[in-house]
Amino acid sequence: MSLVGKNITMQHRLQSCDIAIAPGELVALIGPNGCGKTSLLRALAGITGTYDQLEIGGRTLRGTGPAERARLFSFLPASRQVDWAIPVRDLLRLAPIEVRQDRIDALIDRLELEPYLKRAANSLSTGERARVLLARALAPEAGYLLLDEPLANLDPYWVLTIRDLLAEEAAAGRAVIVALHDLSSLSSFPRLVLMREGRIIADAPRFELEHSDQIAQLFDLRRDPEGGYRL
Ligand SMILES: Nc1ncnc2c1ncn2[C@@H]1O[C@H](COP(=O)(O)OP(=O)(O)OP(=O)(O)O)[C@@H](O)[C@H]1O
Repeated sequence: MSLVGKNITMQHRLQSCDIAIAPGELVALIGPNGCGKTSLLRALAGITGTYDQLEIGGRTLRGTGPAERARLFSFLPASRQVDWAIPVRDLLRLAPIEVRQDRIDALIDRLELEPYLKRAANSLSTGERARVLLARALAPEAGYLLLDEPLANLDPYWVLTIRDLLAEEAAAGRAVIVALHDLSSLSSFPRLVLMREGRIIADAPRFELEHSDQIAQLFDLRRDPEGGYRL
């Protein structure tokens, strides 16, 4: 069932955004700094704003409790900060609902986290912490994954690995929506949502947008004859 956000408005941040995301979709949210990507992800996760503007399968999310919310949504913040010296092993289990141990083990294996399990999360490098925090966000197997820049701070091996992992999460039936800056990763995302100044200005399959000038114009860039972008 689709997660539907209707007329999502947030003062000075979002203006009347309508969006529906179905299970199995892999969506990239793109746009210049400050255009509202984080605000939209947070609104869709019900973190800011109100559940009145969200529906799943036609049912309003008004009145949902913390456990139900945790089963529905997982939000990965763009910040990689961890403020306390919690061991990685404990951080991975930290969730408002019970998390299956085999799921955690599979993520530890896939994201090669074994060497860090006894380390304090705040002692890891930024990229190491990014992998741990992504594993933590995926562990509860929420239906809708709202991930703010999950490919930031990673070396090329991990960018490609996590692009594959997100595709697998979508193939498993989860809806994955990702705020993204690196246009070279767009090919992993069948659907693109373009934002400017708090509004959704395009929402279409990637193949429709990538051959137009819309993405270049969004960032005040020009398309390169070789397929990239330039100033
Ligand atoms: N707590 C807040 N109070 C007031 N304005 C805010 C607040 N948080 C964000 N904003 C503003 O809302 C707008 C959208 O911010 P948001 O973080 O959603 O953008 P973004 O597209 O995720 O940006 P970036 O690419 O830089 O991460 C920005 O102009 C920002 O300054």
